[in-house]
Amino acid sequence: NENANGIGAQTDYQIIGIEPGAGIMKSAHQMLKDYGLEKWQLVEGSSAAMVAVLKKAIDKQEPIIITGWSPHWMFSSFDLKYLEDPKGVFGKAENINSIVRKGLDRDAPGAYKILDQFFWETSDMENVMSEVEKGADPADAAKKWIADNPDKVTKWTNGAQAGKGEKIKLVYVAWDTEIASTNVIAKVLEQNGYDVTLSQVEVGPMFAGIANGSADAMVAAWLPTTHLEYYNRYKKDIVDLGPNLKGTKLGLVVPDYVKIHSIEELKK
Ligand SMILES: C[SH](C)CC(=O)O
Repeated sequence: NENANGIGAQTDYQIIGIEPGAGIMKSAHQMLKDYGLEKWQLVEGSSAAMVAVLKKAIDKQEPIIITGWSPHWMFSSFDLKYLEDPKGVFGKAENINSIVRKGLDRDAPGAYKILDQFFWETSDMENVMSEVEKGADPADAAKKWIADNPDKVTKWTNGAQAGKGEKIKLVYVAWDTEIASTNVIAKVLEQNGYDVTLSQVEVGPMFAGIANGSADAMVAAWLPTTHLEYYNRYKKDIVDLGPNLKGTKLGLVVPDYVKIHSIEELKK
């Protein structure tokens, strides 16, 4: 039976997602089950591909449903809204935590302290994300933000002994949020005497790399809900430094012109 509101036929019963390992995709698969959406299909792809498809749909004012999260520059570029999630499948407001390998405090105490003190607001992250969206190289956008926010950066480096060229390997997933945060903290570590490399990986290898010590740190753990499975798998082998950002949100997102308001309406 067709949706009374027609959204299923208008979107071929497809929800546009990102890479399969992402926590939001696990939550979205659970959402299809919990809301009884057998006719709907979750399309796997990548964060960049999802945004490209969103832009095309909006240009043509066509209905589209994506897996979305905040902070994200797309909310300032497009008129978007989250669908209500009365069953709470996507969890409540979350944090993004910084996680480091065991022994980093011994091997690079200054870097450990900077990573431990790293904390910023969603507006700071969105500032860097929108520079990158406008075409800035992420490392340049990071350098500009650091130069514009010396007071915030001083809070991170306060009391940290300078590095002596020790190598620090940061791992991250190519979500716009983590491209921004990882480039900012990399630049701050570099400016404080460390030789930093950034390695873009998928979610599983990001946690595994910290746990097996092949990577030193990441600032990309969405907790307590989205990355819980990965966190529980590796928690005895990693050091959780707590949030570097508070107040994230995840769920199904549609352009304002799509006249549905809740995930429950996908069933009707
Ligand atoms: C896509 S969110 C930034 C994180 C996740 O879903 O794993």
